[in-house]
Amino acid sequence: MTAEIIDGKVIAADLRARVADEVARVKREHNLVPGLAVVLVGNDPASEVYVRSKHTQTQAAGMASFEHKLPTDVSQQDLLTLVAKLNRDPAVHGILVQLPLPKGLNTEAVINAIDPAKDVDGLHPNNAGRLAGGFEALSPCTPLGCIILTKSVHASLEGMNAIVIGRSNLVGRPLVQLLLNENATVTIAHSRSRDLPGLVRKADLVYAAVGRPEMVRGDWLKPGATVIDVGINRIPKEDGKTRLVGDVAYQEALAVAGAITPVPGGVGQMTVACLLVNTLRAACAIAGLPKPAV
Ligand SMILES: NC(=O)C1=CN([C@@H]2O[C@H](COP(=O)(O)OP(=O)(O)OC[C@H]3O[C@@H](n4cnc5c(N)ncnc54)[C@H](OP(=O)(O)O)[C@@H]3O)[C@@H](O)[C@H]2O)C=CC1
Ligand SMILES: Nc1nc(=O)c2c([nH]1)NC[C@@H]1CN(c3ccc(C(=O)N[C@@H](CCC(=O)O)C(=O)O)cc3)C=[N+]21
Ligand SMILES: [Mg+2]
Repeated sequence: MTAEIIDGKVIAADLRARVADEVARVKREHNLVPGLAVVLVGNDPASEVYVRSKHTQTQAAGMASFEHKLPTDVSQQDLLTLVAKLNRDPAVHGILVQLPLPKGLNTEAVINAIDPAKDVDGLHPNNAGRLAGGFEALSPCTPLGCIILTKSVHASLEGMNAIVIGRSNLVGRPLVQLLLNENATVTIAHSRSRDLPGLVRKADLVYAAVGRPEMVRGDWLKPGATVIDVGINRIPKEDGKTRLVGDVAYQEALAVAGAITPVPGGVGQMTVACLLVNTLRAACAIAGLPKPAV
């Protein structure tokens, strides 16, 4: 048996098309053009992959895209000043500061400085706390994308056993909250967990968000499990170039899983599409308009 491949490209393209329709509508009916500002400090390789697709796709959806590239040695004060300026800018409805920030910068202070209404990454404590409390919130894009991909396989996640490997503020923790909202039973694993293969074997839904290339092996999986691979790892090839692999040993998992996301072409695609969704939602909320249809 070979697993169904969950096509993030197709699912993300469908979502982006629905966002573009709504963007066209709010422009026509309310003269509102949602705008996204991305702040990239220094050059983190994972972040650069992200930035590439974001700019193009934001514009393709009819939104405004603003990019701010700052040098690695930018001061905390200059970064905070930029965030304050974006908070005040009426053309900007979403602010995303690429993480991780270079050493020496205080990530928590930068995130706290973002206007929660423009926090399309869902990282501000107002949004993270609201999500954890089960209230409506701007939620992180990658976890939102993981849920949509899972629901392309299972209409309902109610009562399913899910394992989330990784507990970062950006991926693992908010994903746990979204899965709870779907009435899944959730195990949270991390670097101190014991017998990870044994924990994974019990799961109907496996989310790998670790940052370790091909760590999750095929023989860890319960046959038929749905595997959502969040990892984006750049590893060297024989020819000196690099390629992207996930946190799951894809070829091994294909033979055991019921469904699996590829890397690239899986979760990463959805992250960008969900960022557009969050920017549209933030723009409508800031403008006092009803919630958009996506
Ligand atoms: N596809 C996409 O759109 C996105 C992909 N990513 C990718 O997802 C991956 C995770 O990202 P992120 O959450 O930001 O990473 P972090 O480094 O912030 O978190 C990694 C998590 O994995 C846990 N971990 C580390 N080693 C092990 C281990 N051996 N066994 C079990 N758990 C372990 C850590 O545990 P502990 O807490 O104990 O340290 C931590 O909770 C990366 O590859 C990143 O590039 C990230 C964002 C978006
Ligand atoms: N504040 C913040 N929020 C983030 O969401 C965030 C971040 N910082 N820092 C970096 C990570 C990484 N990340 C990715 C998103 C999309 C792709 C993506 O589009 N991947 C495509 C293309 C890969 C390719 O270039 O081949 C794919 O997987 O198919 C990758 C990586 C978001 N991150
Ligand atoms: Mg991907």
